[in-house]
Amino acid sequence: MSLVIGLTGGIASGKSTVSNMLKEMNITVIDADVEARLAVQKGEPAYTKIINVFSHDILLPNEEIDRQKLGSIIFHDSEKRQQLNEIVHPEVRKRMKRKIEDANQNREEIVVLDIPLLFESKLTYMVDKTLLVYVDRSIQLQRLMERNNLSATEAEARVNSQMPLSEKVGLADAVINNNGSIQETKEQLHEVFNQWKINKKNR
Ligand SMILES: CC(C)(COP(=O)(O)OP(=O)(O)OC[C@H]1O[C@@H](n2cnc3c(N)ncnc32)[C@H](O)[C@@H]1O)[C@@H](O)C(=O)NCCC(=O)NCCS
Ligand SMILES: Nc1ncnc2c1ncn2[C@@H]1O[C@H](COP(=O)(O)OP(=O)(O)OP(=O)(O)O)[C@@H](O)[C@H]1O
Repeated sequence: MSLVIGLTGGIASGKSTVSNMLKEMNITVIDADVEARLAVQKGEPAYTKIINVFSHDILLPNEEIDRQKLGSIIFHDSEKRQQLNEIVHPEVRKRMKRKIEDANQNREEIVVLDIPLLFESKLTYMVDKTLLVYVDRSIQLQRLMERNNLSATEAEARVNSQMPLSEKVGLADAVINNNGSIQETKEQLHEVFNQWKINKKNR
């Protein structure tokens, strides 16, 4: 069986940055955001359910979901967010489980699940170890505003829709502090792997 590592953090905390480092080590990374995007494409069961709840107003002219519009609704309304989560999350779990099975069949030693809402959605049962990418809230907001070209209000709404990273620190098996440089983050990742005695060939 593959060792399953749950990589988590918050929005713009640096999960993709760390997951790219893992991919460079030839480790398979299953990204919940990617699976969530696939699960809501036109023709998928979640697509119809989303329209039933949010109406045709959230569609683009090409009939795909307007993610910006849906985001502007759910990041400001916890009830609507809950409704969307109830539609999308079971599909994401199914898709990730299938991919873990593939990794097992391919006899991969390690597989990483990149799940932003690992703790919020109580998905730790799916993984053997949890690795948190932490940043201070002020840096998180700054990087989010820059990356997504968001106002402070929009960035805060997104950050506030998740469990504070300071709380997640107490729940994770290991923490990488991503306040510093990318190189410092890489060094911490290798340190965690040493602690966990992960030293796969080619690494
Ligand atoms: C609201 C949507 C349409 C916005 O799409 P958009 O392309 O702008 O953002 P993207 O999907 O890349 O998500 C960016 C980040 O937002 C955060 N986020 C997304 N959904 C949620 C949510 N329901 N609650 C809290 N944070 C969330 C995560 O940190 C994620 O990494 C989209 O995020 C979505 O469908 N969310 C519901 C599914 C979900 O929970 N996905 C997160 C992982 S399963
Ligand atoms: N150590 C760092 N120093 C400077 N910038 C960084 C650092 N780590 C990440 N960034 C930048 O911060 C932004 C967020 O990082 P990243 O995309 O890795 O976060 P994420 O957790 O995957 O976000 P999301 O889940 O929202 O997609 C990106 O623009 C990235 O280039």
